Amino acid sequence: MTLRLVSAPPSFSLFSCRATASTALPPPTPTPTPAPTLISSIPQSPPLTCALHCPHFQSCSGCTHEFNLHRPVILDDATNFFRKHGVSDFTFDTCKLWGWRCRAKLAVRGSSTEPLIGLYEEGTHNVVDIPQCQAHHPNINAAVELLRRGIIEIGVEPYIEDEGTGDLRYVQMAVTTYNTSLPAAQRYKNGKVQVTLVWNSRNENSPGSDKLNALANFLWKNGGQRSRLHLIHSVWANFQTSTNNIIFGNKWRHLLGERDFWEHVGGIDVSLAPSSFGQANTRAFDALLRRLQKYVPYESDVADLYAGAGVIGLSLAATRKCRSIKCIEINKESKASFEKTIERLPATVDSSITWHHADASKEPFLWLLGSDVVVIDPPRKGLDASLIDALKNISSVERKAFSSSGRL
Ligand SMILES: C[S@@+](CC[C@H](N)C(=O)[O-])C[C@H]1O[C@@H](n2cnc3c(N)ncnc32)[C@H](O)[C@@H]1O
Repeated sequence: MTLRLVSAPPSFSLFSCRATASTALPPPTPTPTPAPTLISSIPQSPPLTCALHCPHFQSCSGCTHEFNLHRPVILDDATNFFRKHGVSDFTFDTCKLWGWRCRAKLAVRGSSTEPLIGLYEEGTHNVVDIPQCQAHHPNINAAVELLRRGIIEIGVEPYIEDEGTGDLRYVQMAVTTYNTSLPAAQRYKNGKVQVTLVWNSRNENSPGSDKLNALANFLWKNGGQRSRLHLIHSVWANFQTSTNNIIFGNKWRHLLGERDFWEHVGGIDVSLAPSSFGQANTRAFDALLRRLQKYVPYESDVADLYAGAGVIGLSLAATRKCRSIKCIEINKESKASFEKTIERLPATVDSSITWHHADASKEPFLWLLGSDVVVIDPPRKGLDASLIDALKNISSVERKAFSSSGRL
């Protein structure tokens, strides 16, 4: 997750905090050396090698680093980059190195007797089964195994890309680690999984929906609240028939379990529907938010671009007494989660908070003008060129705006 925090004019500067982790669960033996939780930009002699020990590393495209997870090679480049741009307090926080991934989208291929549930092999559309993934929260791996049993028992046909046939295309697994009925130390490992089955049909009335319901019931019976395992939080369906590579379609249905999914990060309770973006590394995101808050002056006007369900903006509203928070997001599905999160903000928060369904790259000045702080957390493809231009020119535009309104 990369996040840029821009403190807007007159002192235009840019800070970047990067909370990254490499990968999952330590194998039973050998036990990896515990990693330091915080590694500063000051060169340090590395402790013993921290290795991934994942049996899928060579075939799966999910992880890029196998050794030195505590100090990946890119760290020096990143440190130099920020130093060059005047950021001297760049730090690197690995948080968990194994079992950190609380959100995974996995392709389902193969056959109903031998399903493959995993990621693509690098550069191909061949799915690699990753039952022992070291990045996944252990309960994601457990839920994947339960799903595999269900597919085999019910005879669910995995999707065949070339033909556009089959039932189950993808599964999204998201873990909530927020269960206040458990002592804090036990919450993470007892996380519960929200499962979304991406089904190859138009809706719940299409042929084949009996198998969808049977699979959902199987997961709930064997992994739900009343089961011995109790690792499933809820089951959802998403309907997707398109032949492109887009994972989700537009229709979402809640099938079983709790509808609302809550997590606690950055000092606030956040609601995350499966249709909204959620950060994969819950612990690192929480650490990043707490660090980020310190950069934001009290009573700022904040624009949160690429806001998703507004988690960053709302955590700032709650902790920095912001005057206003404007969240700008292109996915309208995120709005419901944003509104639920607002309902749980402390009553003392009196910021003006708005969520705008808009493309941040169109008319970016609309969002930047009047903001003291701009938070930018774009998707992997990065910032749109129009927004980069706007950020470069905001000082002069703001000066002109003030002067034409007679304020200068
Ligand atoms: C990396 S996510 C960050 C979400 C949010 N900041 C969070 O931490 O949960 C990027 C978000 O940008 C949204 N997005 C992508 N392109 C966009 C655009 N052109 N304008 C506004 N939002 C966009 C995506 O839907 C996604 O929610």
